[in-house]
Amino acid sequence: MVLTSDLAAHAERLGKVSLRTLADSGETRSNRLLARAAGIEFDASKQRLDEAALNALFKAAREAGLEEQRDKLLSGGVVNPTEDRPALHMAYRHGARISGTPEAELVDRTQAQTRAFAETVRSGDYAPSALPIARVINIGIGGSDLGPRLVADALSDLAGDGPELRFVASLDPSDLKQAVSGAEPEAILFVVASKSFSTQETLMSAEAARDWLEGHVGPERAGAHFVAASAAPDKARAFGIAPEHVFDFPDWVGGRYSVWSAVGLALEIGLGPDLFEDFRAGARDMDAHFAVAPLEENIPVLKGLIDVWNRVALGYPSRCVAAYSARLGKLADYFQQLEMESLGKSVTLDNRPGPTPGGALVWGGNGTEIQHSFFQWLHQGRDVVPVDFIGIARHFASSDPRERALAANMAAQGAALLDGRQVDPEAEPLLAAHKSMPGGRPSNTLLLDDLSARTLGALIALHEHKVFVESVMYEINPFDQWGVELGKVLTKGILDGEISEYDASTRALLARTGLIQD
Ligand SMILES: O=P(O)(O)OC[C@H]1O[C@H](O)[C@H](O)[C@@H](O)[C@@H]1O
Repeated sequence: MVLTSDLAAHAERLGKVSLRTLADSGETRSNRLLARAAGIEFDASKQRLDEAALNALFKAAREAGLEEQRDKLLSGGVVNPTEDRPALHMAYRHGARISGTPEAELVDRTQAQTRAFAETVRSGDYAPSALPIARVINIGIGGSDLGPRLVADALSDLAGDGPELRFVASLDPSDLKQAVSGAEPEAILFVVASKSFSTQETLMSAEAARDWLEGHVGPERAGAHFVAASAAPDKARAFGIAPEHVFDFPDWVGGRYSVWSAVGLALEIGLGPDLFEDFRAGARDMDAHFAVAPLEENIPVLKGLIDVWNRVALGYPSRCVAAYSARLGKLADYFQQLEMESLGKSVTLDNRPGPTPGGALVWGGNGTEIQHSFFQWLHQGRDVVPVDFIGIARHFASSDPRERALAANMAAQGAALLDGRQVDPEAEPLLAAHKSMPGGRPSNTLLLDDLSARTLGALIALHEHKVFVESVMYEINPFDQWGVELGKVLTKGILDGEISEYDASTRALLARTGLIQD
């Protein structure tokens, strides 16, 4: 989609209208900008949009073939042409229309395997060094880390008894040291999660973990403390993991979409298979909505088109994710990878320079803490950054005053960004300019009925699908990530001492610091 003259004209027109005027402009607007599905209310009534601009957006979406592309995605078409494969992570929540296919059989088989293993570990029957497993440590990075970490943080409260979950992603040895600290080595299970099973960070940490464990339980026993989730089962077996403990998934599950697959094994053990299944069911609810709801009422479509509008028509380069729940501490990080790795591209599917700048920079944190750090910049800095407020509907009427205050803070921030404030210079001649706030800053409010496994699954699936919607509008492939490769190759070159082709600055740095003798 190029920025059509139609959309550009609407953006120019609406740029001159105050956001307050738009927000106050009646029910028709809120009806079109308020939608509900799968335990989530999506309220976009603080966006710089009106009926005519919305109509133009949906027209552009239809012209871009959004409905056909959505159906292609959900029916297993090759939507990732640069890697020649479909993107069928939805099969893991049975939301895709693929029942009876070989893909469905594979999913059923591997889900039965991970469930059985999780139950054995949780029952205490899996005890390779005579102690039941009390701590599960997921070793992985990127998509093999952020999903399990987000979900563990969000749902551990609901999990009841089960092994404690910890995570190792960093090459810094202190990460592994902290993850094992306080646990009996005999009671630790390491899940090595790596789609490729060739990621340097993950393999080096897994080797270090194995060395450490061998020192405690002996080389004969250490192996049974390791299991793997991978799309390269041969490599996991070659690493020394027993074949029955290598839980595989196909390469049509992208890394940043893999939490639903065997990559969620640590969660399935720690939270229990039933809670993990609820999480998948929430995503299934959202899949069903995305598949059939008319575009105008379809939350992932509406959300995706609003993000396109803000990025392309209004030219806002970033978006802030503000999650008003301590249990969603990793949400902004998770969305950052999902969106920026998917949409950070400038070449179209048919190899042309992209007509748009691609997806936005995504960043954020937890409310209310962020109100006391970077929100100053959002209120009075020059750049306009649309904010997604993500909160819990139950908090608004909670009997706990802290939850009500959390909700009130979120609502107040949205109102302050929208309306700003004009301080009368006559009343405060010296400070009026400093105390005034421009307002006019759009936001969305996404309310989960409550933070449950089901609504969390739906929230993540909503964002997966809205990323796909954006990719159709930007004409890019959201399922590859070639940009990540170069750094990996160059790191290997440095460690192998092959640096003659490097620039003088880098060579001098390496010589000065002693990594390489120039
Ligand atoms: O799961 P792995 O193969 O170890 O990959 C881990 C991560 O690293 C890669 O470089 C990609 O950028 C990510 O999408 C991926 O999730």
